Amino acid sequence: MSPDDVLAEFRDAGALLEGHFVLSSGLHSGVFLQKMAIFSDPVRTERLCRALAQSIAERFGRIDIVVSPAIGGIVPGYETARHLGARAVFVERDPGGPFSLRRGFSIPAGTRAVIVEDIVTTGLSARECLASLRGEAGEIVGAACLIDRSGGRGEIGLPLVTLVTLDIPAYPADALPPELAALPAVKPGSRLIPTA
Ligand SMILES: O=P(O)(O)OC[C@H]1O[C@H](OP(=O)(O)OP(=O)(O)O)[C@H](O)[C@@H]1O
Ligand SMILES: O=C(O)c1cc(=O)[nH]c(=O)[nH]1
Ligand SMILES: [Mg+2]
Repeated sequence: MSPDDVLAEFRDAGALLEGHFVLSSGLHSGVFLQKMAIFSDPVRTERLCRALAQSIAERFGRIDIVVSPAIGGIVPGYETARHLGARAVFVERDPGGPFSLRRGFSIPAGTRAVIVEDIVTTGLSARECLASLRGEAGEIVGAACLIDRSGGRGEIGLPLVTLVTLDIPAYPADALPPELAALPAVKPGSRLIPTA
């Protein structure tokens, strides 16, 4: 699947939104990739995650477990795991707190795991996911996402494979361009961001 094919899936699903968005990192952007417009369509999700699984297998070899940060990572993590012949687990937060593996999930000794994210903007959520797995005995060999919107600058602490790299501007709250500041801001994701 080419980068253009991937972007066409997002465009055709109505997942490319314009407005004023507060992102998980606290940065603001005029563009939001509404991944749930993809994940609510099993056929589109299957196409994208099949391609992601292929890239993961080519780059990292055998994968036993896919681990994803909730909520956005759960559906693509499961579908990508299905194509890899792997198990799918996820980390989740107490409201406002750090990620942790619960529900009896683990990364046992001798297993090879990959983190699967939906979108990478700064890499913060994938880094937090990795940090939450520090006590697990298995090996976290890499990370993957459908779209890396960081221009390749997202830092995860693992090699990252992606179907598409975009460089979409994002701004600190005190450095908004006037056309963005003029629009009301919405915060679509599940991370609680404290407001001043
Ligand atoms: O690379 P980052 O700067 O961390 O941004 C990307 C993250 O933001 C979104 O999650 P969000 O915390 O908004 O919640 P969600 O998964 O529930 O959508 C998305 O699912 C990624 O996890
Ligand atoms: O950085 C984010 O929070 C983010 C960006 C984006 O385009 N889509 C998304 O779901 N989250
Ligand atoms: Mg997320």
